[in-house]
Parts: sequence; structure tokens; C-alpha cells
Amino acid sequence: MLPGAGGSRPGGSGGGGGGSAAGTPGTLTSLLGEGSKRLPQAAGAGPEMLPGAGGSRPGGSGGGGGGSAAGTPGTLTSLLGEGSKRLPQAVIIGVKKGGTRALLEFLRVHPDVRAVGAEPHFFDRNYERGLAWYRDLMPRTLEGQITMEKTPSYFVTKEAPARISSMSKGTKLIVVVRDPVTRAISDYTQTLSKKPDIPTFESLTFKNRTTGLIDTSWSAIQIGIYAKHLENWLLYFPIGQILFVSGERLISDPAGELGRVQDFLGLKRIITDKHFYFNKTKGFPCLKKAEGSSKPHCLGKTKGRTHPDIDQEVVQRLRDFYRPFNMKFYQMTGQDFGWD
Ligand SMILES: Nc1ncnc2c1ncn2[C@@H]1O[C@H](COP(=O)(O)OS(=O)(=O)O)[C@@H](OP(=O)(O)O)[C@H]1O
Repeated sequence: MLPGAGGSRPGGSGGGGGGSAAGTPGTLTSLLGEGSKRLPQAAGAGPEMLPGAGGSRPGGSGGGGGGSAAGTPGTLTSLLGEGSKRLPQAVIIGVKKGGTRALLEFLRVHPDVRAVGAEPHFFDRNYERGLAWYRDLMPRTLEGQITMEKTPSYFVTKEAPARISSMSKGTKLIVVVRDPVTRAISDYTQTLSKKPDIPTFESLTFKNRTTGLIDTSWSAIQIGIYAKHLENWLLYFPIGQILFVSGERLISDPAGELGRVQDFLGLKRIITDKHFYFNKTKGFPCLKKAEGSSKPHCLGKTKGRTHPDIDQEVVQRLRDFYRPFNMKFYQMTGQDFGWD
């Protein structure tokens, strides 16, 4: 276990939550080889503070830019105090390090999407503040515009499905998933960037290196058991109300994935391959024009970090560990993410 792995924040209950979800099927429980176990504090999950955190941007509503269906640009809308703050109709619930920021930034280009910039962490850490507090974080929208937010820790928060369902049973949920092994390494890389003295990835992976027993209580490992977390959501939402976005394809074919997302949200397909270019220096797709700007825009330097080299034997051991859970996840979602 990583002692106090990164993520503890004052007043925060953290992205933890989810021990074994009520109703975890016997197969998953036995695959894990254990009974209920608390998911520790998500490692190193600091809030992403975008400029104008809290949803606002200078002169903007956090939506900014883009004309609405009625033709009023978002920034003008908020300056005029037009429109109203609404609870989100769609939420990106995970997964941590899946590519959630990229998806939200790309979606914000759409004139009918308005999103809060920072992660509200309402359904995990701030729930006691109430829905009025949550709504107040949201940008103003006009009829026909969709309000969105992203907080990746919701996916692994045991209470989140019931809470989101009680806000609105019709909330559309989006999960960006990524190969759980790469995701774990990405998660560790983030923690390492904040706490350079932590033990190696290899030593944190195992409860006992000699026997090869994996420490499933380490959040970097635990978060990637997608099938287990999904069980918890399916107690409250039909599978058709959850869209699974491939984190890998979001990089290799952003326009293709954005096409699926726009369809799911009932939006006109406005974001297309014309909006993206591949930035060789960054090594990732970037926007030709960011929302509310005429300049090209790549994500910041905390996105697309160089990962440390991990012992290939350990990587292989993790691949073997995740395989049955991945298969189960493919079966549950009807999608093969090609992680093996
Ligand atoms: N276009 C583009 N630009 C930069 N980065 C991109 C992009 N698309 C996906 N990604 C991947 O997003 C990973 C970070 O995921 P999240 O934004 O979900 O992280 S977080 O949970 O909000 O911290 C991040 O992980 P790392 O590469 O490990 O840093 C990226 O691989």
C-alpha cells in the first residue's frame, strides 16, 4: 500500500468510496480473491484548476465562445445575464487518467455544449453542499444547450450512482476508459510528479512480490477493475444511458470518438476531423481553434506526461491480472476495447 497515496485533501472524502459494490457478482468477487475491501484515496488526484476555475473564464461563463442554437454567443449570453444555470444533463464520470479532460475540452467546441471548467467533485466530496450549490457552479445556458461537467472519481465512488440518479434518472453518463495497465502507470506518474519520494511502481503493485500477489487495494490498480465499478452503476442506470469512450481512440481518431459522443448526446455532428490537428511536439491531437478563441490549443503539460519505464515482467503480470476483468467489461458494454 502506498501510505496516504497522494490524494488526501482537506474536507474531501476523496475519490475513494467503492469497496465491493452491493451486488458484486460472485465471479468478480472470486476473481479478486477477496471480500469487500475499501478503495483507498485515489492517488494524487489533485483538482484540475483551469484558468477561471469554478467554471468561470475571464469574461465568460465557463462556457464561453460558440453561438447557441438561438445564435447568441456563449460569452455574450453570460455578459447579458441571459439563460439560466441548470443542473447537468450529462456528466463525464470517469475514469481518472482516461482522457476525460481531452474529451471535455473537445466537446466544449460544440455551440450547444456548456461545461464547468474545474472538477466540481459534487457527488463524492461536496454532496452535503446541496444541489443549489452545485447548480450555481454551472454556466448559463439557453434552451437546447447541454450543461456538462467532468469529475473522474465519480466512477469509483460507491454513492455516486444513487446520488446522480436522485438528481435526475435521465442523466446521461460518459466514461472514458483506457487500458487499465497504462492507466495505472499514468496514475502513478501523476502521483510521482507530486511526491518524488514514493516507492517504485513495481513495489507498490505487489502485496508480496515473491508470490506475485497483486495489491488490489492500491487505488492505481483498483480503479482499473472497470467491470466491478460498472456493476455499481448498473444498479441505477440502464447500460444504454452510459456511453463508453475509448481513451485510445480519443487519441488516434478524436473526430470518430467525438462523433459517437455527439450522437449519444443528441447533438448535431458539428465537431469533425476539421477541428483537429496532430501536434508532433506534443504527440497528441490538439484543437485547431479552442472554444472561444481563434488560436490552436493543446492540453497542458500535465496531460501526456512521459511515463517511467516499468519492469516488463510486472507489466505482464498486471496484464494477466486484468484480462478476466477486461473480458467481463467487454461483455457488459458490448465493446471490445482491444487491451490484450
Ligand atoms: N489530446 C490529448 N492531449 C493530451 N492528453 C490526452 C489527449 N487525449 C487523451 N489524452 C490522455 O489524457 C490523459 C489524462 O487523462 P485525464 O484528463 O482523464 O486525467 S485526470 O484524471 O483528469 O487527471 C493523459 O495521460 P498521460 O499520457 O498519462 O499524461 C493522456 O494520455
